[in-house]
Amino acid sequence: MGRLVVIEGLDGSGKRTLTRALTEAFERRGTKVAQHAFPRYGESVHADLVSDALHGRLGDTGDSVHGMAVLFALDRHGAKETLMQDIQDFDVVLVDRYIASNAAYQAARLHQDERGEVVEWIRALEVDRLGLPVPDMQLLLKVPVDLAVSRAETRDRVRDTYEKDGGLQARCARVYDGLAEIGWLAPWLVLDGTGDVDFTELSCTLMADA
Ligand SMILES: Nc1ncnc2c1ncn2[C@@H]1O[C@H](COP(=O)(O)OP(=O)(O)OP(=O)(O)O)[C@@H](O)[C@H]1O
Ligand SMILES: Cc1cn([C@H]2C[C@H](O)[C@@H](COP(=O)(O)O)O2)c(=O)[nH]c1=O
Repeated sequence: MGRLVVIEGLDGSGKRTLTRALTEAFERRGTKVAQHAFPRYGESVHADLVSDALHGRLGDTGDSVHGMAVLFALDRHGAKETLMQDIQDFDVVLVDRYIASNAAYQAARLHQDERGEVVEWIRALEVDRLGLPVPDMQLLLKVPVDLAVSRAETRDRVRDTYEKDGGLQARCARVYDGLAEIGWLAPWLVLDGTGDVDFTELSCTLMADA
């Protein structure tokens, strides 16, 4: 049985970069890794609807916090069987954004914190109702909001409504800190994303009690 390891953080915090580097570190030590990333743009109709909503192309859908949460959750639900199979077949399943992204962003949109109503509502929806697997570990890639925003700006892609909203990103950072502090859903490991992460050491830590 493999470990489900989730990478969380703000837009532009460096999750994709970390996922790649960590995969290489695992593979160097002979650990079999499967990678996933949510939303699954171009692969799932729910993710493509998310993209439309985040770029103002779906009427007032983007205004609905709970409606958006359901679209994100249904995208994950569409990947459930593959995720479960990969957990059987690989040593580690690395996921760039998972259920905690939904909790952090929707709580931030509603100005709630890590103990807010929507956080529990998302857990009940995704875990209890949709039956998504619970992570073994959640990594929070922590960087100052300004740095994440400036990294997101350097990329060659149009920023969505969440990425353009600095206030939302700042609130989201606080919710992430709170989720990590209370160990929401699964244990969390907070990584300093401003400096050099020692990927070899991290890959060992994540497999320590396997
Ligand atoms: N440790 C780092 N030092 C300097 N630049 C970095 C670092 N990590 C990532 N970057 C750069 O910051 C930008 C955003 O990184 P990346 O795409 O990995 O972020 P992300 O968290 O996956 O973003 P999003 O969630 O918005 O897709 C990229 O241009 C990347 O090259
Ligand atoms: C998976 C997921 C994501 N979000 C938020 C986080 C981002 O601001 C956007 C889109 O994600 P991307 O990594 O920038 O492509 O959506 C969310 O609110 N809920 C989720 O489940």
